[in-house]
Amino acid sequence: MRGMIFVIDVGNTNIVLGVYQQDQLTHHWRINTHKQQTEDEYGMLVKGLFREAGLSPLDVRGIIISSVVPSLMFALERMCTKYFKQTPLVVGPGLKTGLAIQYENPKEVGADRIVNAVAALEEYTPPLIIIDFGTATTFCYVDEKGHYLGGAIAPGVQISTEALYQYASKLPRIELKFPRRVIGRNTVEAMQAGILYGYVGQVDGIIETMMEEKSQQPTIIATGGLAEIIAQKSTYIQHVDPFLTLKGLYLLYQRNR
Ligand SMILES: Nc1ncnc2c1ncn2[C@@H]1O[C@H](COP(=O)(O)OP(=O)(O)OP(=O)(O)O)[C@@H](O)[C@H]1O
Ligand SMILES: CC(C)(CO)[C@@H](O)C(=O)NCCC(=O)O
Ligand SMILES: [K+]
Repeated sequence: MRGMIFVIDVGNTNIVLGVYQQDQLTHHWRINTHKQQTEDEYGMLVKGLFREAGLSPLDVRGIIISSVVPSLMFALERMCTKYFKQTPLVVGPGLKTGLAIQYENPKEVGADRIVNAVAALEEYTPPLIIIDFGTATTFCYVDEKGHYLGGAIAPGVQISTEALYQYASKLPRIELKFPRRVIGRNTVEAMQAGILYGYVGQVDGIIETMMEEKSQQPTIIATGGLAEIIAQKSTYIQHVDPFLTLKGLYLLYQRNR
């Protein structure tokens, strides 16, 4: 059945791919972002994922891509035309998002942040704060009128952890989970406490400061790898949606096809 919509979210660490059939996300995959990879390398990889899932690339009716890695756009667009016989929609100038972006320069906002806001607005009543725990942790504020105001960009949990390990000889690589206590009694516990409780404090602190600045009580939605873990201890995160970005891409596809 030639009815599949293929959605692709290109991040700095991972590319997340999804297939929608009859408005349902039926398949999703995560592959590493390799900034030098070619259209044929991505083509083989993606064809392999489709084959393994029993899907045919030629059953794809439409493709939409959001990317925050400009150097990969050429290879991915070529992959779509060569292996899927489709010209993809690309989130960016020219694509209708229905979102009023109040950044000084709207073109500067990461496509992933816009897509997240589109998805969140479909499900929740603004004002909203959307937090995405990816390579960077982004905080986006959508006001009561549904306008995208902007937000904050902080180093991601993985980047912070990596930096600690890289810069301090005696600090090991650790598993990112909450330790039994915040007063760690060994190096691993101490690092887990510093990173994860530190992160919860940062997240809640930024949310609080945004609420003060706007004098509003927004709904707080989180997505991305560590959303679930951080949300458990956060005072303010109310909803976790691991597929927010893919949902937003699918909505944008429907609005622009
Ligand atoms: N249960 C977990 N425990 C620890 N870390 C996790 C867990 N689940 C996900 N992660 C981390 O989150 C990351 C995935 O998060 P996400 O997909 O939001 O960001 P990313 O793909 O790394 O970033 P980007 O979207 O910028 O490429 C993984 O690389 C992993 O390090
Ligand atoms: C912040 C990241 C890296 C998060 O993926 C991405 O959204 C991005 O590159 N944004 C561009 C800068 C901005 O959004 O203001
Ligand atoms: K992501």
